[in-house]
Amino acid sequence: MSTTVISTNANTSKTIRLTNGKNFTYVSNAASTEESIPIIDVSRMYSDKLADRQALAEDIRQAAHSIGFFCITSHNINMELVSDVMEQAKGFFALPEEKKMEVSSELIPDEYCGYHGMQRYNPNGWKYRDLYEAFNWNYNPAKDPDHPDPLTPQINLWPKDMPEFEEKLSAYQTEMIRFARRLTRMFALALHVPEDFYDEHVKQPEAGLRILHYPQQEARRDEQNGIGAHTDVEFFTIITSDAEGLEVLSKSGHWIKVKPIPGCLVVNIADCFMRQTNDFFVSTVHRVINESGRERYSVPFFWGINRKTLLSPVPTCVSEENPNKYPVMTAGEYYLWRTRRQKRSWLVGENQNETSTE
Ligand SMILES: O=C(O)CCC(=O)C(=O)O
Ligand SMILES: [Fe+2]
Repeated sequence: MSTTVISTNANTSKTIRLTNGKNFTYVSNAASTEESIPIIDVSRMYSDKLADRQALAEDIRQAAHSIGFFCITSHNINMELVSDVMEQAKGFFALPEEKKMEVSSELIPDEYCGYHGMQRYNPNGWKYRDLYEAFNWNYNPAKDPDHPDPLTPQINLWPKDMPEFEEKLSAYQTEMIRFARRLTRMFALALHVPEDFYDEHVKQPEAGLRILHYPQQEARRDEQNGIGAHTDVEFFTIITSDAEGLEVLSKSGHWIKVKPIPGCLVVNIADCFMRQTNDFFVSTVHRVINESGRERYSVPFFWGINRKTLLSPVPTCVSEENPNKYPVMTAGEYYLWRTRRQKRSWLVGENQNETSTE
């Protein structure tokens, strides 16, 4: 089975092995709104006063350390671009299956770009495979808003006969790259290193996006998920969605339902950032179960550092008493290891006995 279910017991507590090599346990498969994730007004990232930016960074530090998820308000991201992407997503997913398969992600095994078919993966070993379909697209160096590089070709699969698809999806990507560069500076301050600590490493970033379509699920939540519990790979993810369904695992092992707030985006820490901060930032396990009664669409943006950069620990996160827990490798080596592992091991019937990077 793809992800190893190590144990289950009558109280529905379950331990699952993730593709990052770690195990996690939840106490119950039910989710509630008793706990919530922090809401952070990020307008201070645009302040020209360092003290304002540092104050924001402290809020981010607290959220990234305690739960690894937070909602952002006053971000200044043009939400019309998101509406355009949602419209394109609905058009794309409504295409006949054979049209979507023309850009199947199977055509490029070592990248995530392209179409991932409905009920393809089963990361948690449930009875039914995950009830979503997705389309991913990668960073395009030529279209970088700050550091365009026309000589490095994009690795992407764009569908034919959708005249505005690439343009609308790329417009949102450009907006998010600008925003993520600024937010990365806040994360640097949050780690008590200079604000420009990551600047060089995000000139050619990892900045892929994905559109996802989740039908309303009929099966029970202990038989099927929209997208099974997992952690993200890169530095941080910024999610927009049009319906509830996202659930986040708290440190106490309970599932928290994230209530969508109009105009707000959800930010979560991913595994490379967890590794680089020596676990100070938490890469939180999350999943989607669409019990909203309607179709759900979402658009996560996955942000990470240059594939050539070494994932060596942030100096403020290691000491003699707290040595680095992870072998150092380049971000690209880590991305590749995870891409191969997930695309293969999340397919039903394949196992994931591979060399660990822990
Ligand atoms: O659809 C969502 O809200 C989240 C999707 C997600 O977690 C992912 O694609 O990694
Ligand atoms: Fe995710």
